[in-house]
Amino acid sequence: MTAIGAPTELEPLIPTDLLASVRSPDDLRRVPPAALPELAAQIRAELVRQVSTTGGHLGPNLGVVELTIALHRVFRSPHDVIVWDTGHQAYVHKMLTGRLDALGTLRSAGGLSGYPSRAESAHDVVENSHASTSLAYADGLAKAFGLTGRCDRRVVAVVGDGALTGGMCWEALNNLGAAPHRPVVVVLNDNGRSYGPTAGQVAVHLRGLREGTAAGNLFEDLGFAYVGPVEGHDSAALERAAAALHHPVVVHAVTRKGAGHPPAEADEADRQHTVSGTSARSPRRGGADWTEVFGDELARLGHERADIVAVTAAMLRPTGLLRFARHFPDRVFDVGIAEQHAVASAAGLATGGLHPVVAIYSTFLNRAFDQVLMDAALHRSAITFVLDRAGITGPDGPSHHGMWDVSLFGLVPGARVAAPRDTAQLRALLRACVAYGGPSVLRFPRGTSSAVLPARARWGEAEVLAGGGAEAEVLVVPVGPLAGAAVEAADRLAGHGLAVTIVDPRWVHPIDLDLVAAAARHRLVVTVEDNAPSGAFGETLARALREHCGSSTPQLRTLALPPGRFVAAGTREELLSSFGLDADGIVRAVLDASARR
Ligand SMILES: Cc1ncc(C[n+]2csc(CCOP(=O)(O)OP(=O)(O)O)c2C)c(N)n1
Ligand SMILES: CC(=O)[C@@H](O)[C@H](O)COP(=O)(O)O
Ligand SMILES: [Mg+2]
Repeated sequence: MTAIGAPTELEPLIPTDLLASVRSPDDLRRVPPAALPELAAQIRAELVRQVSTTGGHLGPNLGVVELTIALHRVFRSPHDVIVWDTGHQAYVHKMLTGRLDALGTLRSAGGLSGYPSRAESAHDVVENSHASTSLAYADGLAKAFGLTGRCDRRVVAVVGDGALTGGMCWEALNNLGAAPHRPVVVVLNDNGRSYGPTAGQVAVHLRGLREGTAAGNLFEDLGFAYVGPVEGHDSAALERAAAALHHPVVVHAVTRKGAGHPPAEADEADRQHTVSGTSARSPRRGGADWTEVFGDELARLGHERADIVAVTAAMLRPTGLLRFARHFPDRVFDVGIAEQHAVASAAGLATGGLHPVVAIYSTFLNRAFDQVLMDAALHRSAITFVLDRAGITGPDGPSHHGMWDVSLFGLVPGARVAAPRDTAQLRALLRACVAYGGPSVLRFPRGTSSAVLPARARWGEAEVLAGGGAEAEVLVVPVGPLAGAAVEAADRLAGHGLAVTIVDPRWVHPIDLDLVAAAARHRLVVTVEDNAPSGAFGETLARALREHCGSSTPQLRTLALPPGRFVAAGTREELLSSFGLDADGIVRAVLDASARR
């Protein structure tokens, strides 16, 4: 008679540190099936423990624990290739491929990336955190393996229901379904949510498939075998579903974002899509949150102008549109993760007589540049693009820094680009943008603003923040919120006997000719901007000074993000400082240039 609770000879002894013993997919495959639920529980506990400190995508990763276990038990990564769409849900993948001990360094400078990273592991393929690209990679990989005699290597793409609202997915499905001889496995991780509930008719179709009420099956119509809906938290069921199928297949896994962690499951807003860690590597300064102030001012504008509508690409709350949506539910459009559609449909809204405000993180608008150029600017559409997360964002790393928008929009004929230095300017410049009869851009960074920086004079559209007297030989021109560091630098340079004027251009494109004329009167001009240098403000001013002054241009230093490279993860503050885009860096640049006179 065995005591209640004691393990019987049939029940394997499950070590309390089972997770610690899984250092590779081979180790994982040695775990007895009966122990998998315990392993999943230990993974969840470690995710909550670590990510609550580091910050990151807790909800998405809690939702793919069993799915990731099943994939790494059925497929032989890295011989078989598993591509994670967006990659924000790859922490479990990292834990099971030898990086468990490094999880505490997640999203920090020199630590584990918050997305797959080829430098970290051969198991990682796509580092880009921009959604909806995984199926295209899978198509390319399958073609490459087919042409190079490596058809034994399976290709698996894990794509979320949100990412599936991105047009690139359907471009890829069009190609994958046409190649029955290339058996790509598409694992649809369907939790019904992007941040909030996934928008659009694709989500309705998926619900129909989940509930057995769909009139047809889009995937089968496109040439795929369809396996599902599969219980996405049942490892055994998932393993059976993903077993080798020699045909392109869509495995429809139904999961729950935040599964197993009550605070995440109860989070109606976004199931703890992203949690800020207690380590708070980015200390919140005083000042107001950029995104909140934008949302407040837009709601005010919405009351004043009935023609103003808002467009989001599946990020209503993160881009600050929630307040506007609550006041004007019929005037806000969530188009799904579909930035190109967002811009082209905004051009339609403008053509129809409305003024769309398209709120998109700077880095995500990159993919809609053609629509900005040819659908918005070519028609001089009055559209305002509000680019949150402009410049260095921080922990999300290379594919999230919004470090090219000034360069890109500087190419767009008729576009005006504004960079507010503080939240008072954010309100004023938003109003100026929506009053402009063409494409306008308002860019600001992630996080909180400094205190309001008052102006003491104006030079055209530009505002003088410090100095401004005829005695000043040095002019520093900071773009946007870098004005705070410039004002601090001016104070310190006075201690070196240097009279410095600080002027905020406010509009980055087109450049203000009054500012150019004023700059020409200085011995040394230093520009400071949170963007890549090519085609940005510094280069624009240099060209304007040459045209204005001929050969007698002032000495010019253009401080910007490093040219020709991506920027790794870190905190915004430490990264800006590392590139000399803080008060210390400005002081160094002015003193160095002055010493070289
Ligand atoms: C092009 C692009 N736009 C927006 C985002 C921001 N974003 C990150 S994850 C996410 C939601 C993804 O939803 P889904 O694919 O269903 O994955 P889940 O989080 O539900 O696992 C969004 C909109 C992005 N990464 N890429
Ligand atoms: C994965 C993704 O693209 C976003 O969730 C990203 O993490 C943005 O995070 P923040 O909103 O914290 O800048
Ligand atoms: Mg989802």
